[in-house]
Amino acid sequence: MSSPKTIRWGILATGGIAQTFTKDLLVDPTTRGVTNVKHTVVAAASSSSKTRAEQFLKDTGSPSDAKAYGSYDELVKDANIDIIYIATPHSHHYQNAMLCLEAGKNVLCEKAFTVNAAQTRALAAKAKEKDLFLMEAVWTRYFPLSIYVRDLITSGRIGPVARVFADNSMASNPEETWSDGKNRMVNPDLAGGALLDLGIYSLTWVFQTLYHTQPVDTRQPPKVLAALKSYGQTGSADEATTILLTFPRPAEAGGDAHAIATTSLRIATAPGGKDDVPGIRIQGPKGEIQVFPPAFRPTRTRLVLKDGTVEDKQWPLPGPGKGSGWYNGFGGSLQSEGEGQGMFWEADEAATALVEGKKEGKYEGLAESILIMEVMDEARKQGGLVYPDKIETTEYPVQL
Ligand SMILES: NC(=O)C1=CN([C@@H]2O[C@H](COP(=O)(O)OP(=O)(O)OC[C@H]3O[C@@H](n4cnc5c(N)ncnc54)[C@H](OP(=O)(O)O)[C@@H]3O)[C@@H](O)[C@H]2O)C=CC1
Ligand SMILES: O=C1OC[C@@H](O)[C@H](O)[C@H]1O
Repeated sequence: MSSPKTIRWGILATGGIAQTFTKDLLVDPTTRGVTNVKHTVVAAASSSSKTRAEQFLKDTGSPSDAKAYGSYDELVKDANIDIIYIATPHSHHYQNAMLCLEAGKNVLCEKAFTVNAAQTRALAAKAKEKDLFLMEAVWTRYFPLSIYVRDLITSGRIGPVARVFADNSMASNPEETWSDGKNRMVNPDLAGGALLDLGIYSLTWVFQTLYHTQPVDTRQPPKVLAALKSYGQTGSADEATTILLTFPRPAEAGGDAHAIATTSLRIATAPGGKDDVPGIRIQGPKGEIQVFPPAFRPTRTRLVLKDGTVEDKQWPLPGPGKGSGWYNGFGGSLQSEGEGQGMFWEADEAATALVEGKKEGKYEGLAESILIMEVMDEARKQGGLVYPDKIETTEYPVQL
């Protein structure tokens, strides 16, 4: 067996998810059975100050010789970096990813990939031109739980999927939690709102069950009908969005399939924090697959078949981890001792792709990321949600 290749990561931004991701990155891959790659952190950059980057490296337990930079421009010039993880708000992904790609760096960029599909298309074209790896960091796709669900579908256990309900909603009180309207969750200047932050996971479940499980040459884009509710205080960020999708299917494959993807900042998927409500239901003629919340980091599934079979499965996250805690965008952090957080699987995928010379992620390539961005564009169009020009543009560079 050949020894694992160590991939050298640079971290762009030092906020909440950057911390969680970096701690996960440093969990020993063999604790989850991964032996082909290892990860190390060689640099981190903060747009605020070098001191902040230094503190970040300390807090995350990064190697003591990792470099701290006080600007993203310096980071992308570091010749020691194999790949950069981008963890800025959605508004900044396009400019940040372009900066990395122009400098010849491979990129793993947080979700939502960009503000709109045109920006993702431009990034994909730039990555192709420069022969670089580019992937949207939709971590949920790389969970063994997700692989199991997709396998259940392709093996025909529930028959052709006919309908999917997918919700990812958070019971927040936006007026209290983000009272000044500046937080990235509600701030239109940072492309805030439910759809791009949370709704993308509802769409992830719809696409990975109804689209990604189809043979590549038969996959067709869905028709989209959407309703969007604005968040009162900031006007142009959505508080809730509901999308009805129709995926065209030939009669022999069960005919058209429907999906309802919902998201809300205010309403809960599971009221009172109860986790016994399946936020995701994937239905076919022979039964259904249920996935329990949270949709972005699920650890429990149930298969219910018409013949009375019920198969419950727990998907504990492997450890030992470093007590990084599950970070949520609401500023909270729940400690879950002895576990990683599940962000390492997407990192393993990116690292493996680099080793194998691949330019896209295995379970969500760029074409699928673009299509999902198109669905979100269409939902925003029907709901009248437009962000400021400077963050919708494909111009580069633009100072934000
Ligand atoms: N996969 C997941 O589970 C999660 C993913 N996310 C995604 O990660 C991204 C970042 O979210 P999160 O970490 O919660 O955000 P935070 O606000 O905690 O951090 C964002 C960081 O981006 C940098 N930044 C650069 N410009 C700005 C700006 N104008 N305003 C605010 N921050 C700026 C800052 O780092 P610095 O000062 O160091 O440059 C800041 O700390 C988003 O795309 C979000 O959707 C978020 C939570 C969970
Ligand atoms: O990606 C995410 O998943 C967890 C949520 O709490 C967070 O807001 C979001 O950005």
